[in-house]
Amino acid sequence: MGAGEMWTQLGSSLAGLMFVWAMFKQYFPFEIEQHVQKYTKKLASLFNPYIQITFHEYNGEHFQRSKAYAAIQRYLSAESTDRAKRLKADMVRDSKSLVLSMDDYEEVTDESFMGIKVWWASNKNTPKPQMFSLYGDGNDDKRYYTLKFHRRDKEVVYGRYLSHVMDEGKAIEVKTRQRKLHTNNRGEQWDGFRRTMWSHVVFEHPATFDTLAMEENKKKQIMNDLITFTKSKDYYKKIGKAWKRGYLLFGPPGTGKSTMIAAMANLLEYDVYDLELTAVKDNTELRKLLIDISSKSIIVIEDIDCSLDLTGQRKKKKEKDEEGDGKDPVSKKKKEDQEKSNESSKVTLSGLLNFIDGLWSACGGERIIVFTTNYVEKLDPALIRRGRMDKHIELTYCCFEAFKVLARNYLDIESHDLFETIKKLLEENEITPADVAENLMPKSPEDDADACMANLIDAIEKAKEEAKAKAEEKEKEKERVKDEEEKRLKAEKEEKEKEEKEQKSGEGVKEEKTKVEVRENGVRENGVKVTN
Ligand SMILES: Nc1ncnc2c1ncn2[C@@H]1O[C@H](COP(=O)(O)OP(=O)(O)OP(=O)(O)O)[C@@H](O)[C@H]1O
Ligand SMILES: [Mg+2]
Repeated sequence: MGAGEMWTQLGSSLAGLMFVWAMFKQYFPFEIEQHVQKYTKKLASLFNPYIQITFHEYNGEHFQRSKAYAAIQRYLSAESTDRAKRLKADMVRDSKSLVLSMDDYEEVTDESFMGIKVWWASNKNTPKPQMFSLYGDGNDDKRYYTLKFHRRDKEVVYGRYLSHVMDEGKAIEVKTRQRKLHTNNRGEQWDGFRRTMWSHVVFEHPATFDTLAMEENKKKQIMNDLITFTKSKDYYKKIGKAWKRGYLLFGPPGTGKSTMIAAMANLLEYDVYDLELTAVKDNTELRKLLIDISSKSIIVIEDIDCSLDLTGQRKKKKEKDEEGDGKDPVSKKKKEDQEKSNESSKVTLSGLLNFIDGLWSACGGERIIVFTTNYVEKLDPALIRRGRMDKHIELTYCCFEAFKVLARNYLDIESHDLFETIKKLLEENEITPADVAENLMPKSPEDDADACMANLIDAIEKAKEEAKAKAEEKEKEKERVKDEEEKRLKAEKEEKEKEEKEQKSGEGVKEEKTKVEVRENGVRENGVKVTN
């Protein structure tokens, strides 16, 4: 039989079958049709060596998109793009770029895992038109993926392949997601599905560990610490510890604490949750906020010493005003804002400790908590003990190595004649990386590297003079206080001596008087009455 003849025969057989099916549908009731379909499928599955799993996009739970579907979509977007011929591009929620995935009714084969072969297909059901759409995207197509594989591979598929797909999918999602900076100071928000205490913007801070000015060794150590943490899921499980790590960043203002947090977030590709403690009403609200934080995130509490009094009570306004001295205007403003909201906040130290390492802190996993402070010595040891704040990092005034990073970043220079002079000046003077950075930045198109370096030298010299004047002033003040103290002590001593003198002379008179009285009453001087 020729090919043409065969096709003709197949065509007519199919037409015949369709006709019989149409007659069947017309004359038999719906229930019987359902039964026939069910048993035909059962019969077919007896002889069919393949198993099929379906993953629906929406599984009915609050009309939320299925996480498994999303993970498969990402997995297939990476796996299928070089194999599938028809792709569709979508701007998926929270993703920073277009997501390419298989178009409807496309099928790809995946042979990448442990030598097994599986088939993925994307399908959709289009229900009858409705008045309004239940699924946010404006159409009611119910999409689903089907995974088909041979019976003999079912152990591998159920046991490992599916979790491999989920893990890979989630990892791709994390890599391509739009990272966010969350904050809690706007009260409760509605994010489309539910109420949340956090509001967010896209996190776009450009700082990286490359641009961070600090000693190379210290930088590497911190980066290693962070990366080791992200890879230690199983290790933390083994030792029975919640998968989280605390960092305490301390140092004078302008030494790069906030910049380092941004660099950490960019290195690990984590979201940032900037927790404004003073805007939290009480410990219960703090716990609610904690539960709402997703994994792969950095929780930041800036200026912890100003947010919470260490005895559990809020700081007195006066004390805080004193602390504000000498800080840059931005921090001062921040502090003023905090003070305003302080009155209504009742978060206590124990509430915060619970937040960091209480039972609730373990939910979510893979979190980093960062505290920053300018005054580490003021913090309660309970707050910063290892286990809560595991790694203490001191951000210092600008050293020569840090300066070289800034010179490379700001002026694109690796060396310069003035480097030696600057090295000496930095060793002798305390200047923050923020000040160095500001002076290295060209202020006009004519400012070249020479001009910026000269600017910096001027600034350090000026700072040196100022520091000298300040030190002298301080010394004078010290002398003055010392003088006053000495005077006070002297006056006190004199006063005391005078009192003692007066007391003594008073007692002498009294003694004489007593003697006289005793004689008059016939009593001996030792107080015993003389009997007749
Ligand atoms: N180590 C650093 N590396 C690179 N830039 C830095 C560094 N330190 C400070 N800067 C620059 O100075 C600016 C202020 O630094 P940053 O806000 O990180 O200081 P901070 O330590 O958080 O200060 P504060 O205690 O006042 O919050 C940054 O915008 C950055 O440009
Ligand atoms: Mg800061």
